[in-house]
Amino acid sequence: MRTLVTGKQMKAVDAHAITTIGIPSMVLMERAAFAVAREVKGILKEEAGRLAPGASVWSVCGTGNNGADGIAAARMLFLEGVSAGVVLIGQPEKGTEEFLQQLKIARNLGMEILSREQWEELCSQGGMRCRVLIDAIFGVGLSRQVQGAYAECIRRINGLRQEGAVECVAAVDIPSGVHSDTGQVMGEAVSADLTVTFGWEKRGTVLYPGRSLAGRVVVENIGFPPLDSLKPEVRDGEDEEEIPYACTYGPGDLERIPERAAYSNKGTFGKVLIVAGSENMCGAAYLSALAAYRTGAGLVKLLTVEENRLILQSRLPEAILVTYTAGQLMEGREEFRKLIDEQCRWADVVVLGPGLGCGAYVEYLVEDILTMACSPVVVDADGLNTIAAHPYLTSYYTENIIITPHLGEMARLTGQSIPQIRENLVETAAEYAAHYGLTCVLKDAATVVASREGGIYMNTSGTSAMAKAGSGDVLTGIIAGLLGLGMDETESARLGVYIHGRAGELAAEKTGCHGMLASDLAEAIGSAMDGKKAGNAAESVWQSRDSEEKR
Ligand SMILES: NC(=O)C1=CN([C@@H]2O[C@H](COP(=O)(O)OP(=O)(O)OC[C@H]3O[C@@H](n4cnc5c(N)ncnc54)[C@H](OP(=O)(O)O)[C@@H]3O)[C@@H](O)[C@H]2O)[C@@H](O)CC1
Ligand SMILES: Nc1ncnc2c1ncn2[C@@H]1O[C@H](COP(=O)(O)OP(=O)(O)O)[C@@H](O)[C@H]1O
Ligand SMILES: [K+]
Repeated sequence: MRTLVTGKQMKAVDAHAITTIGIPSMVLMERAAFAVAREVKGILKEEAGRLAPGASVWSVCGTGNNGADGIAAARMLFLEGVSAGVVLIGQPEKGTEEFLQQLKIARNLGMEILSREQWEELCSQGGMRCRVLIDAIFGVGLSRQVQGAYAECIRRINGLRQEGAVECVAAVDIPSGVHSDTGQVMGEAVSADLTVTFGWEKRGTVLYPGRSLAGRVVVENIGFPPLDSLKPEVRDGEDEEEIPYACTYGPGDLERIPERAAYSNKGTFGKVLIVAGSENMCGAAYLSALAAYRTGAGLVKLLTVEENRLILQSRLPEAILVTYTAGQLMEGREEFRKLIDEQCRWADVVVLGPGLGCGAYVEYLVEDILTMACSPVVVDADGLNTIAAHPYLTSYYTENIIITPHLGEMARLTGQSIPQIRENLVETAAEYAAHYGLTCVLKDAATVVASREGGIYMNTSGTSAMAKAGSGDVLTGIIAGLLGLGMDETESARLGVYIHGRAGELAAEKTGCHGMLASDLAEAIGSAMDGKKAGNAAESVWQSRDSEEKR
């Protein structure tokens, strides 16, 4: 498990380390700059292990402590014989104490220091070429939209990278212009190949679009005290509500999956009831059921419409089938309620919604399941659409409900627009979970899981190969499978999302990024749950971060 912080939390840790613990600010900064210089040197090194001749580095620096880091990193490279210079953006005389100190050192060493105007002139003459450009304009202190000269400078950096005049952009702490909490672009943002971040990963490089702009992320421990040594009021300010630290999982977290006991039978691993499918949609029911079995459930029963009987029986003979007709549900409601009650009593876990459609009878079905289920219920897709269309159904929410909306479904549930939700993924999920006291899995390219007690998980596994119909049905089945293995709602949701992404990565290795089907994803669940299987290249990056976390 790795911890993720907001900009404010990071600043609180900075302040605590400096003022309460007494670690000098310049000492922390020296370690931060050293890590940046080390990574840059790694890029500059020839295969033979020596620095490339004429290797040139420009560090583009703002006037805060991010800029100070940038100057210090350039100085370290300069002292190792690299042709490294500094570009200053903003008014140096207004810089922080540390910035002014770092600038003085660089000047005393005779380093080349350009103003923004001089740099612009160099660029317009085509004289601006370098192996590595260090982006140190803004870090976690970015406080507003980027405009004017700063925005121009960021556009210039991105232009140089695009045209190949700069081979690699290395961002200090976070790409300048990316919001450290939401990952949103604040007007303009640097597109980096590498980000060296300090202490803990920032939420903004896990959420999109910040995640795409950060490139490879290296987390460096520069000597901060552990987060749990901070009193809550130190973390977030005495007068404000405490924001929890978010977390993400890596391969080491697969150890959370319970062992499959030798002395067991199919009843030991959970009876999953999947209430899914309608006349023209049986695929969703199939994928959820297959995924639940592949995750380890002992018994999966499908409650679906009679029309799906034949196809589901032939596609997944391992599943038990109970069927109904729409007419039976509408006309013989009392009789039907008895059937539902019986099925709910049987189940250890219920899945409600995949492919249910929006027929008039679905409202009754959702109401009956929500009122009668006495075990955890995973509500997805048309289950959620029905709740959105009939808000009284939210009164049946209980603490063992997990909802798994994508942004469109969340928009219907909350009445907010999709762009609003996209910009505030964490807050939207957290507020809904806290308001209704349930677990909310808000699905996106970087899915957020908000627990009823306030915990936040942000997912870092997965691939765009999963952006295809049916992927969500597989996730529903995985979460249900984990619940069946006995994990609680929060853990099943978090680990389910992580395993789902990992299965996507493994399946895409075989099928290629475009060709993967949701059924390939479901077939890869077993391997994804095996910690010994390697993930894709992206995951190896996360693994290296994992070892940072275990320091
Ligand atoms: N010892 C330490 O503290 C350590 C700190 N560390 C490093 O410090 C970084 C945080 O430093 P920081 O707090 O000085 O903020 P930073 O990110 O440099 O930005 C602030 C500057 O930007 C300006 N500004 C903001 N938004 C703007 C906008 N839209 N448009 C224009 N200007 C804008 C703002 O101006 P102002 O708002 O004051 O007008 C101010 O000048 C952190 O990310 C890490 O790299 C590490 O070395 C570890 C030790
Ligand atoms: N670009 C992406 N990267 C990682 N995961 C993705 C991406 N696009 C979609 N996913 C995942 O795929 C699933 C899609 O779910 P959903 O939209 O409900 O699809 P469906 O309803 O067709 O099954 C979600 O779990 C989501 O997180
Ligand atoms: K930066």
